Amino acid sequence: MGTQKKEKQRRVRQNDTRDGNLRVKGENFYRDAKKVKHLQMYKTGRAVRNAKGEIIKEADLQSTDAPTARVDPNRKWFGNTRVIGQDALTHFREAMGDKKHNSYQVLLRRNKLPMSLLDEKDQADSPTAKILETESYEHAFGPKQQRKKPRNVNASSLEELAQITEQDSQKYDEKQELDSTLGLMGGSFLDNDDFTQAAKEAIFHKGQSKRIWNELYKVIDSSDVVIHVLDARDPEGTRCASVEKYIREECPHKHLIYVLNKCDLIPTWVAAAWVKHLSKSYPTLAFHASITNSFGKGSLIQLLRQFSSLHSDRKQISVGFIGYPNTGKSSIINTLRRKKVCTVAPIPGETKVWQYITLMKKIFLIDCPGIVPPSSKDSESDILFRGVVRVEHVSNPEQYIADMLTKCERKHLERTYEVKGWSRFEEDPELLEKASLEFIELIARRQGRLLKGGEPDESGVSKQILNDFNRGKIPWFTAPPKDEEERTGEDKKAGYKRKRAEKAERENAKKQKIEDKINAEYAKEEEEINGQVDENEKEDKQDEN
Ligand SMILES: Nc1nc2c(ncn2[C@@H]2O[C@H](COP(=O)(O)OP(=O)(O)OP(=O)(O)O)[C@@H](O)[C@H]2O)c(=O)[nH]1
Repeated sequence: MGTQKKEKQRRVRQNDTRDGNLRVKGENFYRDAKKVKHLQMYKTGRAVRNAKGEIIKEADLQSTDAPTARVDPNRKWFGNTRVIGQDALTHFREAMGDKKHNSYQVLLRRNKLPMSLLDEKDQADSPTAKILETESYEHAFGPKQQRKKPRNVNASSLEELAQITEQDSQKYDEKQELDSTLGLMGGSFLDNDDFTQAAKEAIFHKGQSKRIWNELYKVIDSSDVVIHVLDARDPEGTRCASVEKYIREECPHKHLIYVLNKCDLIPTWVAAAWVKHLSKSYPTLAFHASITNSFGKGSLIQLLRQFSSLHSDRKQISVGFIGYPNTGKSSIINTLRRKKVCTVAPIPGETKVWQYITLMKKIFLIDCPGIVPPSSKDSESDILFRGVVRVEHVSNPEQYIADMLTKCERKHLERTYEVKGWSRFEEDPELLEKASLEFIELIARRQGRLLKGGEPDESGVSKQILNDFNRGKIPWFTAPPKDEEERTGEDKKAGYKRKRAEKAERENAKKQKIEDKINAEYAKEEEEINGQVDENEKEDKQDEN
């Protein structure tokens, strides 16, 4: 083999004039270091065997001694994922927990906050977590286990099981109601729940059709602020609890507020008590819709402006108006726009499809058809008196007059229709039926609405009475909850008492002043008289001397 010198000579001899490192024969002549290392690897990778082929020394990778290895955790592994430390998480939960459920506070940029961390699922809720409370470990998992699927156990006693079953069925009913409200069940809940429901006339299902609910979804989906319009005369009756629940659970980032419309039809203290009561759930405004003589318009516009400035990153915000038919949604929009932009009528179902109206450059309003959440608890007369049904389509309207008589006060009916003398059912409830017929007849005779043969037009008059009731001609309202009423009543009473006391005090002070004046005059006169008497006595003595 040649040496370095020989290699040089060979190059000269063969006219190989290339530059660069010369390959030196020997270890590195044919293989470079990398190649050699690679080849060495194959040698070490094999087990050493004896003549019989048994392994005497295992290969590196065949070793059964597990190497101790620990991987140091590093946040960078998570790449773009945002991570939060335990302390920061606790702080976040404490700071946000209360605010999240407060409808008077607004969380901005919710999509930038890890909101899902707030709703930590309670592990204790799962039946598996409680298994060892109800059964001993030995019986649940040990050799004496008797149950095939112990994780399904949820109750320790029969009573508890019965209670849980009841709760489950209640939850199921609620879900069914919500599903049917949302149109998911195609109204099957209504059909199979209660036979009275099934017996209800078709017109009493107004506002419950799938088409109307689809319109509602469109409005809710497109709105940033949802205004739930309530009739001030019956706010609880015209509240759609299932829709509120849907908004709270499915789209908590939307702002929900109540507007108590038609406040002109109820006394101020009732409106104040209702506003106080409803404000506990959501911000509430009292309103009277009228283009020329409205109430609450300024506050509502102010509130919408505030919502719009909260979402200053958006080009515009949309405000959806939802609620029972005939509560005045379209009227409120007309009031805000100060002109007739939506059709308004004293009949329910006037608004058929949703429509967009521009209030100002940054605020759009959306009118929605009236909706009625289906409920098995509402009777036909409940639905009728909420103004949901067109009275002209009701058959035998006289059957509802008795209910109306119990709702309204006698003096109001007497004043409205200028009639008197129907039976006093207040003292004997059995007279109610008779009283309602007498009431209809009295009005029919007074207004001359008689049929052939002088018979009163009962059906026509009853429809007119029901229409008058729904349009607010007959004074009526549902009383606010007892505590509010009492407190407002108490406030009022305390106010009256204080005023009376102040007045009495003022009068007493006045009297005292007069008395003091009189007493002072008396004292002066007495002094004068006494002075004169003394002088007379002196003169008499002088005369005697
Ligand atoms: N007294 C009084 N009547 C009102 C008020 N607001 C609305 N109304 C009347 O209520 C009736 C119904 O008003 P609409 O605005 O058509 O009601 P709506 O909620 O849009 O009704 P739908 O189209 O069925 O959804 C109309 O006759 C209005 O004049 C109010 O504040 N006071």
